[in-house]
Amino acid sequence: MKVLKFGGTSVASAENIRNIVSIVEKNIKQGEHLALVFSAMGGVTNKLLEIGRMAAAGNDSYKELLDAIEAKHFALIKSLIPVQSQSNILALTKSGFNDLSDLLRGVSLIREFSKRTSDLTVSFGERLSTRIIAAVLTSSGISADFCDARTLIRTDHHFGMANVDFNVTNANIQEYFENRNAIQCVTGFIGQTEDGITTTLGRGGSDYTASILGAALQASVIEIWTDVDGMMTADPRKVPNAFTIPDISYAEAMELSHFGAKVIYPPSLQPAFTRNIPIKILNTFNPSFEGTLVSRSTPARAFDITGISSIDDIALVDIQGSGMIGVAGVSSRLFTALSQNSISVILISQASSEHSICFAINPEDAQRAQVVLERAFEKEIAAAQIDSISIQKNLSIIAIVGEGMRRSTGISGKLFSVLGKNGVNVVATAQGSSELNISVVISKNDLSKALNAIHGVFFQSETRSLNVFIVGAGLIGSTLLNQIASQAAYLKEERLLEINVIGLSNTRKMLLDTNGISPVTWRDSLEANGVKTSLPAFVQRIQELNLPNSVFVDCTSDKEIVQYYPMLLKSHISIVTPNKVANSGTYADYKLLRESALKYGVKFLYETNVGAGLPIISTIDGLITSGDKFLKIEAILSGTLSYIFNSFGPDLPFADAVRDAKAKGYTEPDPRDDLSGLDVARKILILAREVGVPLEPEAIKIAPLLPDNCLQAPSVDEFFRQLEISDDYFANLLADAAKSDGRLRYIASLENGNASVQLRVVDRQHPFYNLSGSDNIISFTTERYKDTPLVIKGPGAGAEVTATRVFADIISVSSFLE
Ligand SMILES: NC(=O)c1ccc[n+]([C@@H]2O[C@H](COP(=O)([O-])OP(=O)(O)OC[C@H]3O[C@@H](n4cnc5c(N)ncnc54)[C@H](O)[C@@H]3O)[C@@H](O)[C@H]2O)c1
Ligand SMILES: N[C@@H](CCO)C(=O)O
Ligand code: NA
Repeated sequence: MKVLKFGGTSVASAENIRNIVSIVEKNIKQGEHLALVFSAMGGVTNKLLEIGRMAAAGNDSYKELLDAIEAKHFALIKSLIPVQSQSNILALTKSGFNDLSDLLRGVSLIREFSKRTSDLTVSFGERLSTRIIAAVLTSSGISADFCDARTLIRTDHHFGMANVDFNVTNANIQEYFENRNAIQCVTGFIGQTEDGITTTLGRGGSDYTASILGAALQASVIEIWTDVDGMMTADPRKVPNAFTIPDISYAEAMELSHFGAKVIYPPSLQPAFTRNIPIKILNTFNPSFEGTLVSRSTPARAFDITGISSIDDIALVDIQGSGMIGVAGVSSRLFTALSQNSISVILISQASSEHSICFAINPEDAQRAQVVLERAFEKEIAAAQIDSISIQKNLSIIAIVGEGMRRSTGISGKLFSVLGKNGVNVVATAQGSSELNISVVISKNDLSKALNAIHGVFFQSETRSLNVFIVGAGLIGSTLLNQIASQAAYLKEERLLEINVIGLSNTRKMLLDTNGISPVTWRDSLEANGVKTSLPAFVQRIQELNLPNSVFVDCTSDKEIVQYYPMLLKSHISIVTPNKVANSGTYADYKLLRESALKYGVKFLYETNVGAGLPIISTIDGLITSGDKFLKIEAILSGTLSYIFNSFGPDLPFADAVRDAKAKGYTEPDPRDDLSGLDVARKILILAREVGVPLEPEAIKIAPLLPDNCLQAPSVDEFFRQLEISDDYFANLLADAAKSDGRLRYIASLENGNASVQLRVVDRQHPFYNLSGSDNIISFTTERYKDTPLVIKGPGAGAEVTATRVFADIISVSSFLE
């Protein structure tokens, strides 16, 4: 014997009922003996309650609502049962609605809708739906009977949530099912008192009916058919990566549902569990999916936790005072007062100092709780033994649940660490000594972010996501997007990492889309759906979205944008950037960025600030953190200038070499920044700071490389014109160098706290003599690299090498977030 229960959505439409018929047929083919339990059509129970209240209030428009429900039921019959077989069920349904209408007329006359009347009213929901489905099964050639559960389930008079008399009920069920071959279609949710008054079984009612039947009949399994794929690791509406838990223990199911997982209401399954009857949760709309098996045993699992659930809205009451220390009975009085006023407590936490107790309740009870407690502790408050009873609202609870937590260490560490890294403040926490559940109270604003981040770390085989916001879709930005696109499959398969481009902005348009912007078709999306660019609005949206694992990527050379860095870091958003502006401003700003990143536990990564993709910043970091001391830096830090000095000559005028460098993507957005020495000055400034020399920009001595007329050119076009007319100047520089068999190099150096950049002629013996293309070379002399300096050499500009390293920095944010 199997008991199958179908919930409200499963019986809400003709199509859904057809699904039920085929599920039943499949079971019959397999030779299963079945009992079926049905809920009212989706939404009908609530509608009937509303109608009852309207009638009691003398509001006659309840009749229209009732007519609408009636029409829904008739429509079902007409679309599911052939015309020639409709008359009987039409008549029965009509008569049901007549009875219901009489009852409501009574309610409206006496203006009273008691709990008892309410139970009778809603009972029509299950009675009507179940009768119709029995008729549908019959007309499909299945032998099926309608069974009104009131004849089976005996309860007390506790209307709205009646208690079952199991002795009578079990006997009724066993007697009724004996020798019945037709499939019994049983109304869920309802029962009856000894004197024949209709009652309902409370929350989770139809599940309870199925459980009572299953227990009494010693069913092999109870199948709860609903509209989701079983119990999931988290609410899939909040956590898109959530997946079905194949097996779950009864205790785990209890914990998860206590904290908001609404698939089943485990207390209603108690009768089945007492008899060790397994429960399967299955999806009527995806019937071949295996769903979730709830049983007594604890399955072996791949993950430390089983699931995550949450309560969206709670209030936290905090009661504090020195008078509570060591005084027995305070908490007893506290909770007695709450319970006497039917205020239910969701979570409790007390520090061992006993100086304060805090507990979570439904926000609707908050006001009342305050009054009740102030009354209960009037004396203590007056004597200042209790200082305050305070209430915080707009909070949520997240609970991680699992039998596996008992056997592992480090789980709470992982939980708090991921919350910390994502900037989620934990207001209160509780762990039961069963170690089945760790709960945290957090701000409601952070709920979705926290759930997704927690899900990401605990269910690691699931892909983790980085949420990326890119400003600047020029050369580096667009190359980065290309690389993200072509690497997406690899990252997902090999690294279980997904890069979601959530925001993108160029100087004209910006777009934010939480579903992600395709790194392939981003140009079209930005054009079609983007709005006018506004940096403050873009940053504000990022903060409002409050997504976990967020990374802001600045691919501009903009000066305005850097003012937003500190507030982004403060919002727990990491920053990755090739833009040198932020690091080459005042030293105070430079320091502030590092302090902010440290304080808010996020990353600020900018390897491409110096030497493009070459590992320069990271090498310095490694040396400094391991205790090495820098004595001297000598370097060629401009890809553009390197390229120009390697290519201009008798056959290629200087201005053309500059044009080539620009075309090859080596120059700054404004090439005057390269040629004036500014770009190199910024880089040596950044290197100085990285090795611990706190220089200001003015301290960098720049020996200009260009004649005055070029330096003062007011526009890029004019700049090129001036370069052209200065060609002799550059040809002479080259000729002078050639006289001593030397080459021109624009060299930056740092020694004894002094930094400078200047054009120098180097001879064949100089390590910087042999450079080609856009190569940079950096030579570090340190205490540990004294006799032979540490040298890093390679292309120091260019779209691919730069974007690669920006990309790598983004990915390294993800490993830090693990
Ligand atoms: N090109 C290289 O080899 C290289 C190497 C290392 C570092 N960088 C740095 O990378 C950054 C980008 O360089 P690029 O070569 O891609 O330059 P680019 O001019 O091709 O791209 C910059 C883009 O940013 C956009 N932009 C500027 N301000 C903006 C704003 N406020 N909002 C939105 N968009 C804005 C511009 O319209 C432009 O499209 C620069 O800071 C540069 O110094 C470049
Ligand atoms: N314009 C820069 C890009 C790399 O920072 C250069 O030529 O070196
Ligand atoms: Na670099």
